[in-house]
Amino acid sequence: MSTITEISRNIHYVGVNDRTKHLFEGLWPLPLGVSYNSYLIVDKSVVLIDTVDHCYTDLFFEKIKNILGERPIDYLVVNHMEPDHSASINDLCRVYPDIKIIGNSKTIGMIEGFYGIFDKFHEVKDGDRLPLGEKVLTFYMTPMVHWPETMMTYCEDDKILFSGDAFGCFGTLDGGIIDYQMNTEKYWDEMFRYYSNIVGKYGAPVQKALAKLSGIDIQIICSTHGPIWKEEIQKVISIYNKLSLYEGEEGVVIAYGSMYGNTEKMAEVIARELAAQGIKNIVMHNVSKSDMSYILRDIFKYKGLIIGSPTYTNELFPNIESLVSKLESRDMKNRVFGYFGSFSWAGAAVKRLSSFAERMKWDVTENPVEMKQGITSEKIAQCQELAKAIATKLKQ
Ligand SMILES: Cc1cc2nc3c(=O)[nH]c(=O)nc-3n(C[C@H](O)[C@H](O)[C@H](O)COP(=O)(O)O)c2cc1C
Repeated sequence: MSTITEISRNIHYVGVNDRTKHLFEGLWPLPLGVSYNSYLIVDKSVVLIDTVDHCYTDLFFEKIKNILGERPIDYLVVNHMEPDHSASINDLCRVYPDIKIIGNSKTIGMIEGFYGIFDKFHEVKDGDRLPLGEKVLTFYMTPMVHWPETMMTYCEDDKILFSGDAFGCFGTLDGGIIDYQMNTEKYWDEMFRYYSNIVGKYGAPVQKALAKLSGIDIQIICSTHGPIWKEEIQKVISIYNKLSLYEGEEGVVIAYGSMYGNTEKMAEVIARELAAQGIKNIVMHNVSKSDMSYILRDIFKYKGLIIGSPTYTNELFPNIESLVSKLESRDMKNRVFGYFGSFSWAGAAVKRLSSFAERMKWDVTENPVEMKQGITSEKIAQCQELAKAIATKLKQ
């Protein structure tokens, strides 16, 4: 039996690394790749927790067989049905025809719909327990973190929470699997990005899940993406808590669109003045160059947000339009907000940003700047006033 994969007594890591895919969910860049984590518990009963992306099914089975040999798997726990974790279910049922699939009623409906499997189910409800021999699993329903069927599985004996996508991040596991085996530095920004891109809309369900888990003694978190958390558990839970409360650190994101540089000049003046006011974390994103994934990450990270847009066919600049719709769909909360824009003959961008600000119910500065054509000393002064107002609000 392999010990190199063992993360706790008789619990093995059987996940895989994806260094091939460019975009997660067809949308979010993967410069550091991503891991699909799966875990095998070998007790009197053998249990597999989640599967992996279909591109890696062969490698996945190889890893399982290295540990089990010809011994069959008795149960598959499906904590989350997103295909990067569930896509190997059909193959698993072919190789292990007597396997029972553990999920809640919503999971079961989805497995029927996605994979045409209509039997083999062992349905669980919140708090249900499954004895495996020595170890016992308990199932916690955590709906909408970030699909309706999402649940988590707790192994009391090892104090391990198998958390599904929660507490996950982008980035492959390059040698180390558990946090103390690696330098975790590269994963923190990827955790912000993962949360803001994928889970961001579901702050309230994440808070509910955190409250439900708060009474449980968790020593190890095994998520479906990224490192296994042991030493850094408190930091990881605190990041998820802050992000789901939409709490931002002191700092400002300036996200602007600019075709010919006029709106960008306004952004530069604002950034310079923010720095003069003592704001040290200033992140500027030209929305035509920065990928939306990183802009969202930084907006979730910092409390201050300033958006600038030229008027474009009587609308917002298209990439700014896309950004504001993503913020609305994530129901982004608690931001200190300022905005500015430009036009040449009939301005629309500032009006659109003004109604966006109203809809978001943020703390908005009352001095947006609207510029016709080129920058003037009057507009420079107004941009500086906007920056001062943001800095003042951030320091309150
Ligand atoms: C395709 C296109 C559409 C535009 N539509 C409008 C418009 O509807 N109303 C307007 O006043 N200006 C419009 N403009 C002018 C720009 O808003 C204006 O020149 C602005 O200063 C551009 O900012 P920039 O230099 O940061 O790109 C348009 C410009 C372009 C290139």
